[in-house]
Amino acid sequence: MTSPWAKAEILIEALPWLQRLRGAIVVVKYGGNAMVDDELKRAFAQDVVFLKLAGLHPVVVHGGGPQIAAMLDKLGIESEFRGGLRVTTPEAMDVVRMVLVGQVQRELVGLINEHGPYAVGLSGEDAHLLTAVRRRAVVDGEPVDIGLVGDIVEVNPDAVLDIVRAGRIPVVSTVAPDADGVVHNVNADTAAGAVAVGLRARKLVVLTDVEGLYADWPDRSSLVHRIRAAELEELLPELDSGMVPKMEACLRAVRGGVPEAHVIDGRLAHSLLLEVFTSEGVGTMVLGDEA
Ligand SMILES: Nc1ncnc2c1ncn2[C@@H]1O[C@H](COP(=O)(O)OP(=O)(O)O)[C@@H](O)[C@H]1O
Ligand SMILES: CC(=O)N[C@@H](CCC(=O)OP(=O)(O)O)C(=O)O
Repeated sequence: MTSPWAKAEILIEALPWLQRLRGAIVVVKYGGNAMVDDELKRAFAQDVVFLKLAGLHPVVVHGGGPQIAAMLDKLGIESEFRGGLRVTTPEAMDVVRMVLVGQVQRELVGLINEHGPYAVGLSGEDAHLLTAVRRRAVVDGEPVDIGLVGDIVEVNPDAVLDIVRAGRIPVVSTVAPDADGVVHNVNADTAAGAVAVGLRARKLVVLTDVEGLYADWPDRSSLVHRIRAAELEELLPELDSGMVPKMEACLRAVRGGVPEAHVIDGRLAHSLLLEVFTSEGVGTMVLGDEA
């Protein structure tokens, strides 16, 4: 058993990080594949509340790919991925919105609020938070129409900042209207990168179901601990689809002024706390070129 003195050492290790990150906005992307079981989801909610009470300002951007797939399957609606993005018909879009905003977001809000009146859910549709533009997937070098899939062209951070200033924790679902008000399905990594830039976040932390970025996937000895934007840009064309939106989001964040972006293993309880409050860090850290 850990002695009380060893516990004190663990707390003291957090001291410089508490000092440095006090008041900082940290955008945390919680991927659907990291929401494996109730215990992990509870640990995630505890971590987010811990960050808030430690004086940081966490902003959660959530995914829900597997949850959307399960609902589409239940309803007998076919869905396929092209270039890492879900082909989204108007019928599928209704399901994406229902699952992300009405199911996954509500569950996360509920879990966080078990600790107090902290979480407030919102989607890209609320108070002009996100504006999307229709995007195409690139398959074998050719642009392909994949329906109502968007990329973020504008972030209006006011609503999120109002919630943060009120001492609460925004939980953002990544559906977003275009300039004509047509709602689009936005990959949650892509949205998290854009939100981190729009909020001038101090950090973007992406929780997923692997330890981090592997330079030579799936060789487990090739885990990348630290990488600069320029090196990542070179590696990007060689990556497999799951990692592509994540690493593009990290790149967008650091190139957009976010000092650091991390990809960490959301299957390990409290990996978020370890990333933020320990000196070793966990997973992969992406830094800007001049850092
Ligand atoms: N180079 C790589 N390093 C790590 N994971 C990779 C790599 N290339 C592809 N992957 C895959 O990407 C997956 C994570 O992406 P994804 O399944 O979309 O997760 P999430 O739901 O968290 O967004 C990993 O489980 C892994 O199978
Ligand atoms: C366009 C597109 O692919 N959108 C994603 C949105 C959810 C998401 O990104 O969830 P994860 O983070 O769990 O993968 C989808 O429909 O699955």
